[in-house]
Amino acid sequence: MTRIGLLGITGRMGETVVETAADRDVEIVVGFATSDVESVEGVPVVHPEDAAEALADYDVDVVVDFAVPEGALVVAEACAETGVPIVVGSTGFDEDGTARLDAVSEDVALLKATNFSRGIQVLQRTVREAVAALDEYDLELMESHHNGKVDAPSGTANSILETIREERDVEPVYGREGHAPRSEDEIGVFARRAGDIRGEHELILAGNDEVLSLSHRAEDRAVFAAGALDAAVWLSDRTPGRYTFGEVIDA
Ligand SMILES: NC(=O)C1=CN([C@@H]2O[C@H](COP(=O)(O)OP(=O)(O)OC[C@H]3O[C@@H](n4cnc5c(N)ncnc54)[C@H](OP(=O)(O)O)[C@@H]3O)[C@@H](O)[C@H]2O)C=CC1
Ligand SMILES: O=C(O)C1=N[C@H](C(=O)O)C[C@H](O)C1
Repeated sequence: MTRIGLLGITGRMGETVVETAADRDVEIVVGFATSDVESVEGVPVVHPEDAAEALADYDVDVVVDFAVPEGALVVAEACAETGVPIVVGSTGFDEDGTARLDAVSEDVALLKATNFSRGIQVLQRTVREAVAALDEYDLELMESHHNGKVDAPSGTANSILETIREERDVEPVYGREGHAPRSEDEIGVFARRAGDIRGEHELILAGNDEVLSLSHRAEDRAVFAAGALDAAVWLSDRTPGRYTFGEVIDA
């Protein structure tokens, strides 16, 4: 039974991780959040600033994070201090945050993924192949999420963009507007926020009188929770370093 500390336990993903954990060989032994809540579904909740002490007190094997970069960094640094691996699911890290996560991974195993669905991993591989093969086609990237999402574009859209830019020298144009012709080397990137859309991503490649559309739609947050818990179990006995969700799937 893997003992898990859950950062963001009071949030949308936190709630789903607690539900998903109930059917698995894992136990959520402590949660972290800043709001004044004593427990969630019987799991004690601790402020992130007290994480180092709580990780030891509750004998945590691995932390799972779905929160905000600021909180993830505080808890990741507590993990580094106490030798506890961490799965990072929060999105929206800036350069400084990314460097701080790199530093954490010198002390403990760290696995960060912007999307814990298996389908997105396959989409990423397909995107790489399509962009390389159709090297003169126009590219446009779209994502849609629920109205509570605070970062845009989504972490997944940024990861897809990174994959594309490893294959082709394109310049992102975010939420295009105004009066100017499209340049050959631009990629439009669009974010929509509405209702409770769980997460949709689409890349179109257009040219030569055809349009190839590569898309993914998450239908339930449980897909992300299940992937993150699989990653947590896999990571719990790894040595310090940076790991990817692709390694979990391929294992
Ligand atoms: N990688 C993936 O597969 C996925 C990633 N995500 C990402 O997970 C994150 C959370 O998403 P979601 O659950 O919808 O968001 P919510 O807004 O519903 O939840 C955010 C959580 O973070 C906590 N939080 C807020 N501020 C802080 C802080 N300063 N320190 C510690 N905790 C804090 C909140 O609790 P409180 O206010 O009590 O502190 C709450 O528990 C987002 O970055 C999202 O993009 C989401 C789905 C899948
Ligand atoms: O906030 C969300 O909900 C999601 N966030 C992740 C992202 O930013 O890509 C993953 C998923 O799309 C859901």
